[in-house]
Amino acid sequence: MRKSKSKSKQMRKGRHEEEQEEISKLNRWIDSQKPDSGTNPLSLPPLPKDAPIGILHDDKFSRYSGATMFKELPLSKRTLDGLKRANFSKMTDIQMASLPHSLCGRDILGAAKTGSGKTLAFIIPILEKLYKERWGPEDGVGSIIISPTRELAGQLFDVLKTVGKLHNFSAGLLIGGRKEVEMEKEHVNALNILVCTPGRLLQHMDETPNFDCSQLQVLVLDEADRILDVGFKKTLNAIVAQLPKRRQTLLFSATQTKSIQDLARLSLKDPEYISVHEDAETATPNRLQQTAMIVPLEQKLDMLWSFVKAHLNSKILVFLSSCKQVKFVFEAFKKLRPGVPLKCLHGRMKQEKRMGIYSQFCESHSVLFSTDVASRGLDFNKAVDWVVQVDCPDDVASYIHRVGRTARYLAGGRSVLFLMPSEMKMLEKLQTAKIPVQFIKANTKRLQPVSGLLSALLVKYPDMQQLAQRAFITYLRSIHIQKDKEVFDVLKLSIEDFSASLGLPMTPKVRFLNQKIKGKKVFGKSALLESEDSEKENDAEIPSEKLDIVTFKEGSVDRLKENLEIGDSEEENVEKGFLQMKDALNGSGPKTGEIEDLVPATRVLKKKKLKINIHRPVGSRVVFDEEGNTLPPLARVADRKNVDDSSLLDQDKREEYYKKMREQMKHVDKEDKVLDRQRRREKRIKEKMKRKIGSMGLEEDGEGEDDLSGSEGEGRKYKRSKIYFDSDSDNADTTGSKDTAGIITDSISLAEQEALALKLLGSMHS
Ligand SMILES: Nc1ncnc2c1ncn2[C@@H]1O[C@H](COP(=O)(O)OP(=O)(O)OP(=O)(O)O)[C@@H](O)[C@H]1O
Repeated sequence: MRKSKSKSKQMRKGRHEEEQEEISKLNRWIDSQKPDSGTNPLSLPPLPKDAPIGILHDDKFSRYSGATMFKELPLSKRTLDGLKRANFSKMTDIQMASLPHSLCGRDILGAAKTGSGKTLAFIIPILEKLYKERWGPEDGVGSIIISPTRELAGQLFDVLKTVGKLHNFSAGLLIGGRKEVEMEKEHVNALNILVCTPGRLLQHMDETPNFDCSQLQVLVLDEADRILDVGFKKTLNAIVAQLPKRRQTLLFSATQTKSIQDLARLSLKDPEYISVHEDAETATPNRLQQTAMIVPLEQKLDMLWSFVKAHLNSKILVFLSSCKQVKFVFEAFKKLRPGVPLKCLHGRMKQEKRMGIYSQFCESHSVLFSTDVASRGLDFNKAVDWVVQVDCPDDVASYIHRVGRTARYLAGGRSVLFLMPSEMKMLEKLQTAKIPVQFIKANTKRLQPVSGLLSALLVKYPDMQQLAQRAFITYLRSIHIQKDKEVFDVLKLSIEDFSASLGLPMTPKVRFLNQKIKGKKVFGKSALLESEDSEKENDAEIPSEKLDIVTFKEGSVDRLKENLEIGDSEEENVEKGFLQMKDALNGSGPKTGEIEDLVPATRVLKKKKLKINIHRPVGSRVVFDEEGNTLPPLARVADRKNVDDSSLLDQDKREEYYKKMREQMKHVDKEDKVLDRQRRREKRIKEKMKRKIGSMGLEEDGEGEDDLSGSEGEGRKYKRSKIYFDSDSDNADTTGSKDTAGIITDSISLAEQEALALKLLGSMHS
């Protein structure tokens, strides 16, 4: 027993010495062959094919700048074996260009096309740095990787686990909200590498006792431009303020920030600017075939439906502008059964479901409807065949990231962008940004219209009406708040047709547009309904999350903790920041000076929900069901026993039916108005009456309680009158004598009041 103990102690000692020797060799290799600062390793000739690698002679080492294979780099055996196991042997351009610099500890500002392997370009330097520093559990947080979205953080964590499998570090995926964060707090101090979203990281910095990043060695911002932009500004500033200045910082993105201010915020030290595709002919992957076509707003769903039907064997990622759009299109298409599995992904889904959808979409061929939550960084395992942008991206960068979900690494891919006639300026912008988009004419002959089917669906499934209405409103809002007015102009949209294309029988009223177009008849004849969607995209429920912590042990991955439920709603808050920012820039929201305050940061600000009954069009009666819920007009119709659904599928009958319904609504509306007018008139009369009574010195009950205590106002001729009722008989005691409480009352009788009122009424009408 004692023998085996001392044997294993000896083995450990031997291993320790071997590692120490390896580290010393790596350090000497790195130092002796350091590329000059500002040089581009890609411009150097590759090493000759069978040239010796590593130590040559007399402590001379092989050149690693200009290396094309991972094994030619000064990397530890553990990292090299991890790469080999994952089948990574040849480097991509961004890896060749950045690793020689990052391995010698320099700060990096790296840009390369989507799908070009930026992840390994920052994971490898982290592993190497901590290994060479002999980082252990007691050393705490050595590296932090920040990602803008949870899915991307999860993906980066997976790559870290794979490549770092043979190292001894512990790592944690920290994403999500407050739920069960306590469990996370118990483990977070023992982690060496954190992969996190900004909000969650800051939450730990604020709340976790003894959370310490003072020894941080490497900070990585993936999708750096996104993390540095206004949506994360406060959060990131608060994070950076708690990090040591002496550290290595690596920033990567396909659309890199060039803002000096941004870089100053991160206190980069003489960073290496590595933009491997800057001189490339195109800003997007070469194997990506990109097309754009004109699709009027009201034809978008017809076109999307036709597209899906024509590509039933493809894996398709569809981008829409809001969660509501995604929900509606997904639900509607699902009910119409196109013949291919459909999925949806957006920031308001529960995190577990989100992760599930993400993994399912990795595995199978299907159509995924998504917001921009899936636009950055995600590398779906089985390649995406098509990226379809139904709604125009916010800007060129957003376009690049969206289409970048296909044609990754060596794979090919295709994309199509639907542009409305008013958005043609976007095409120009893309072309100026070296994005080779081919403009094609839509083949309308093969268009399969779905709006008729959608109308029928809305009748058959009452819940769909709300979805459609919300999709309608949020889409218009998304256009309204866009910053780039050259591309996005809500006033150019024919919203009545849009509404009809969603299957809505009437065009909902949009208050923010109403204000905008005062006096300008842009939307045709329809009186718009008062149903502005109060439930914004970002009012997310707090989704639950999983905490993944992993310890890298020699030859094994030991999960410390799995499936702990925690939660966050960070992306929604970031989106919220963007929305508010856009509002501010448009002058429709807070002013520039207030922008700072709008940016969500440490705290998740719960948005106040407006209580607007979106089911209730103006002039219609609100009808309640048995549980007290209001029923939208179509739901009431659908509930009626005598409505034959099948008859509604017939186009003519349906139209006739809608016509009848509209007339009915108009009629009810008229009645409502008459009633309302009557009520107002009565109110006016009553008020006049009160005034007359007042001017005669008689006051109504309930006013000026103090008068009874004797504090009479100056010039007041009469004491306040009060009418007392006998609780038994309900008769007014109008005797003017002492009541039971001994108060003298100067009262007039009801009969007198009525007579007076009649007199006044008579005088008003004469
Ligand atoms: N050296 C390599 N050899 C083979 N495959 C690689 C190599 N490096 C990366 N890959 C693969 O290329 C794909 C894209 O890599 P990665 O996700 O790192 O791209 P990215 O540049 O970060 O993209 P994005 O800008 O969209 O975030 C991944 O599937 C990854 O496994």
